[in-house]
Amino acid sequence: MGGHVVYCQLDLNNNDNLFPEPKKTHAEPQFNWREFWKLLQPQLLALLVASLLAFGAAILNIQIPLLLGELVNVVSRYTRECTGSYLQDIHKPVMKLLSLYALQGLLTSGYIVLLSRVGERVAAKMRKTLFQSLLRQDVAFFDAKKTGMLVNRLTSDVQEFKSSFKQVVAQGLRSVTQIAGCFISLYLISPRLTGLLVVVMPTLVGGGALIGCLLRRLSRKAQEQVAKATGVADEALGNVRTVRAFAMESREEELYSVEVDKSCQMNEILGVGIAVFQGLSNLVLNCIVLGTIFTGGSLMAKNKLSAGGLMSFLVAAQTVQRSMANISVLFGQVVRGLSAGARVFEFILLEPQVLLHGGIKIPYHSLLGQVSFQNVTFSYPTRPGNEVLKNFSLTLPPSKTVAIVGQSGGGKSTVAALLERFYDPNQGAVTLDGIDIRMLDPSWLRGQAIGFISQEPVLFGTTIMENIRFGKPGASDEEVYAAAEQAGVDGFIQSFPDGYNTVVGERGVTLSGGQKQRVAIARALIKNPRILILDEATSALDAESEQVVQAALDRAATGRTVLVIAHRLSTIMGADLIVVLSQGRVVEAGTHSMLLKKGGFYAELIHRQTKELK
Ligand SMILES: Nc1ncnc2c1ncn2[C@@H]1O[C@H](COP(=O)(O)OP(=O)(O)OP(=O)(O)O)[C@@H](O)[C@H]1O
Repeated sequence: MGGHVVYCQLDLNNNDNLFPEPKKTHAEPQFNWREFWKLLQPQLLALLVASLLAFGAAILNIQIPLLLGELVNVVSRYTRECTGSYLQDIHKPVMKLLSLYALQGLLTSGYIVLLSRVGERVAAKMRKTLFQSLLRQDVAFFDAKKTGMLVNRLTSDVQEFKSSFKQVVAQGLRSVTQIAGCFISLYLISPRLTGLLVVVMPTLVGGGALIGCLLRRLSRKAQEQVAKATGVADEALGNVRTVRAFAMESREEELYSVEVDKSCQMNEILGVGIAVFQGLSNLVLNCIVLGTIFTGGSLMAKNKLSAGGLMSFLVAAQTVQRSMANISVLFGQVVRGLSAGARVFEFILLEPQVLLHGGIKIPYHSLLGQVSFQNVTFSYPTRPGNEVLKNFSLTLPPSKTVAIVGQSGGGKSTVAALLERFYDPNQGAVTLDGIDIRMLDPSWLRGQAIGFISQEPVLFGTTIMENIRFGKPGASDEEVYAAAEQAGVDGFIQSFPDGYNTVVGERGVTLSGGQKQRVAIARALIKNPRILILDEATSALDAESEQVVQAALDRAATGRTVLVIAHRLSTIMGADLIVVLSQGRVVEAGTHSMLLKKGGFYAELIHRQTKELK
């Protein structure tokens, strides 16, 4: 019977999902019951009604073996005595049974509908809360975490938690009630047979659980192997352009096929294990039925048990087996559900250091746009020992253009990231119009005061219109057209058959680099920022696109404080101030002509680039 306990739950067509165990990570987060309670609270009434219905269905289930026994007794009495009307005698128990079945079906459907609703709503709330929390995390958080892992928490972890929750509540409640109820029925029918069952059952349940544990371990390994194969496919498909560019399709196919073959082998072994287990379970189960009939038969001979009683006993014993099987599987499900939930709550509860909202908002008309870096020392949170900026000071006067140049890795983009307040300095301060930006509202600072244009702008897979409007949600169509014109993008948009409603594809793949960049400029300009950051905005473009984009940028810079980070020095020669950054320190500052005359680092850089161009 113990074998059957697990056997009942096996699904031969889906080896992959058999006996899965919780994914193990090094520091497993703890399940947070308080947060769970918060999510569950709005669903309490539905949950209570569902539990009552499930309880009712289970109680009815206990009645069924007794009624079946009654039916068998009527039948056997009629066949023995052949008196009275068969239909009349059998009518009552049959009708009772039929109405019981109908009521049970109704209750079961009711609680499944309600539980499904509760599960779906809790999962939806969980997803929304998690996504909200993720979007609010510090940029440093995303430096340390892989996007795939975060998406996994939103999808598979929530999914796993939801299905565990539904299964555990529904089946747990039903199984426990049924086991308790059926044991009472068994005892009432025959205390002697029940005693025998109580001795045999724990031994078999223990044996079944042990074999189940071994198979679970095997299944986990097979699952890990499937995940490994999926990882290979994911990498190849995600980087299909690189694979194509290096003509590495066959190699990727080979890598994938090796991993798939390994997982196939493991799943085949697992399949054999399950088959043997099921065969043994069947054997044990049948032996128990035989043993019950054998012992029950001898009790019948001594008139201590009726035929109906034996029938009831067999049916009730089967119900106990099924319920125990459910519970043994549910234990694994509880552990899996709790650890999936814990992984979700871990990020829901994470508090960012830089909040999105709160702080001073300077009214637009009084915002001058003077930026000052005062003795800033900074190292990235993921590399605390490595000081990227050391005592860095720089002032950007209002409506002037300041360019930062220097070797790769010198800390130029870090300066821009600090101004955007993606990170806070370890020492020193960044100020805007004399106010420490830590006092300012971060959403206002990024959303309205500063426009940011990077080397490889990312567009969203929607229309050009919506991409530009991303810079200022709620902007009118006219504002979008005006920003597009300012960015010099209007002409090419009009040449598309769908104009502004052209969908740009995932990350804007259907546009050229220069076109994408100009749409990104329009997106930054629509909010009319006082400060503009251009981080290598033309570096990825060819000479022709660069000219067009540069012209758009020059127009955009007018009347704003601009921080330009550039490799190509030709683009910054007209800047009001050029700063040379080396290893996190300012080593030179002045205008193009001053620095050339000085003959230092900048002059050397110009010299090198001119030589490269020749
Ligand atoms: N998110 C990050 N986490 C940890 N270290 C980083 C991060 N971003 C940059 N760094 C490190 O900080 C240093 C400065 O990087 P930064 O991008 O500011 O240089 P850069 O002058 O803009 O370089 P490039 O001209 O190549 O873009 C580098 O050593 C880089 O490896």
